[in-house]
Amino acid sequence: MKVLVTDPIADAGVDRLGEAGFDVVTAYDAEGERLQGLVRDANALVVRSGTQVDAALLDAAPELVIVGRAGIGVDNIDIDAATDRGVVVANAPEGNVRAAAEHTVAMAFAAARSIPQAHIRLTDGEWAKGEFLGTELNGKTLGIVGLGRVGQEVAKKLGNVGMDLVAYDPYISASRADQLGAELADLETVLDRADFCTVHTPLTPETENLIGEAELDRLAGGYLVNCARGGIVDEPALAAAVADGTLKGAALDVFADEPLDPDSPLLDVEDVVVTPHLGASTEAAQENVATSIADQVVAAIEEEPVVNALNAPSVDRSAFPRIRPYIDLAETAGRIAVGLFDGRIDDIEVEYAGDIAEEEVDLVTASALRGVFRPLQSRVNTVNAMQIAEERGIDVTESKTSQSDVFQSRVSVIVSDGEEDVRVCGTLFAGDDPRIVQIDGYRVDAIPHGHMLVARNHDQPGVIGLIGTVLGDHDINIAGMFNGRGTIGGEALTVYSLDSEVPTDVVDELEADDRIIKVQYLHLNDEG
Ligand SMILES: NC(=O)c1ccc[n+]([C@@H]2O[C@H](COP(=O)([O-])OP(=O)(O)OC[C@H]3O[C@@H](n4cnc5c(N)ncnc54)[C@H](O)[C@@H]3O)[C@@H](O)[C@H]2O)c1
Ligand SMILES: O=C(O)[C@H](O)COP(=O)(O)O
Repeated sequence: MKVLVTDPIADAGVDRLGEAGFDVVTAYDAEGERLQGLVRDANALVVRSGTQVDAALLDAAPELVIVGRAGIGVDNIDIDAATDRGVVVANAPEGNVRAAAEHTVAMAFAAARSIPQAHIRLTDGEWAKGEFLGTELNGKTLGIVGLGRVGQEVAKKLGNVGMDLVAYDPYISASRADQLGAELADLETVLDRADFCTVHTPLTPETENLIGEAELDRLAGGYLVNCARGGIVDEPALAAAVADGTLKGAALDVFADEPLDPDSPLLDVEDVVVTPHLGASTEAAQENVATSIADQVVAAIEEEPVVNALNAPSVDRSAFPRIRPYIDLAETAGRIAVGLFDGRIDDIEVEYAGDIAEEEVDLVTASALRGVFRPLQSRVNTVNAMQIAEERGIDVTESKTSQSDVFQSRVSVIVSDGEEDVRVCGTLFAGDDPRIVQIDGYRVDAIPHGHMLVARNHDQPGVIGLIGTVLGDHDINIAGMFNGRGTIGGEALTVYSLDSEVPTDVVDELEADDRIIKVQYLHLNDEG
């Protein structure tokens, strides 16, 4: 068995792989055809952020069982391509959290006190004492964008320095933020209030350029710290904002293109502090992540559970054929429930009724959670979904009843913020044909696939006609619809299956009619 290691990892990880009997090949500078040649007979590939693991590389590696990322960020790995090819992708999400948080704190202080700039002046022989008047962090407000593992650690550390904490993270519960002493707010409010803003999200289509010119304007007079991923902050806009004095300074450990181009405009701005992606570069962190990933490589090759697998469902083989269709159904129900829910999720309940209640359903529940958490880039799978709920302070309950009204089996996913909830209930027709049969108590019959529009309206004549006309005017074809209502003249809910997407202005146009209460559009094929 061969393990190819293409980015430098700690010796402890290499040793552990060797002790397990693997032939460990290290090739830290390999790229292009040489890399493709080396990976051809590899059973495992171990990388950090320096290796792009794309579909072409995976195609060149027919023996590959696992890609192990000795660290957190997996934006350099095409996980979908790996999944398509049956390759497990695993990371080491905990081992370098403290190192990344400490580096963030160091960078905030470095920017606030111009430490690198003063250092350079002094080593150049200049005692520039009068030129550096810094900013104290104590008593200032820290805005945290992304309150996950690193963000939470930074919150603890800088909270202890005496900073007020305000955070933006749509996927974290209010109770977890409370425990950290952080107030949750929308991004605009965080930027308006922050003296220092620190970014700790993954790089996803949603977070790419999340902090652009307009956002930097809101942070006017403050400092921006990014030790998460390049590409989340618009670099030319940041360079301009610091250069023209909109911001007092910035500190960056990560860049859209690494290594950073020596001609980058960021390097011309005096008050931008930079480090070459050093957040995880401590002895302890490197040892942690290298040994963690080595253990997971060994587990994957030995067909044992891979604890931080990002794409591998764990499954009891004998029960799998029976529960397999419910795994997909539950994920879809979770995806629809979260798509229809406007609040901050505090509780998720997965309810099983009928035959399915007789089965061991942990995997199905995890799949429902995967559907709910799917907007997260930190890939959620059935292995880590429950853990993610715990980390976010979200209560998960599973309930079972042998009664299932007209259906042989039903799976319902209920997401709630403690006051409001959304309940989506699905079943399988003929054993494997998934249907959504109830939304918030309204009986419907929807094939959960593609473009879906859910309209809540007053049950009055002409509403369905109106919706059909507006969709038709915008060339949106209705493939199917089901109208459910409580009482005549009360409220009704209609689900439309559509052949194409519904732009926001069409939703707005529909909602402008007094008879329509709310319209929500979901794209169920959307990975985001
Ligand atoms: N500089 C380094 O060397 C270094 C070291 C470790 C981690 N990192 C990076 O730090 C980042 C955070 O890592 P982590 O371990 O805390 O990840 P995490 O998954 O634990 O946390 C990320 C948080 O971002 C939130 N989030 C996702 N999309 C969001 C959005 N659109 N808006 C606001 N919040 C959003 C998630 O809900 C989650 O709470 C990652 O990008 C990781 O790669 C960098
Ligand atoms: O995501 C991470 O773990 C960090 O960014 C560290 O990346 P590195 O292993 O390439 O230093």
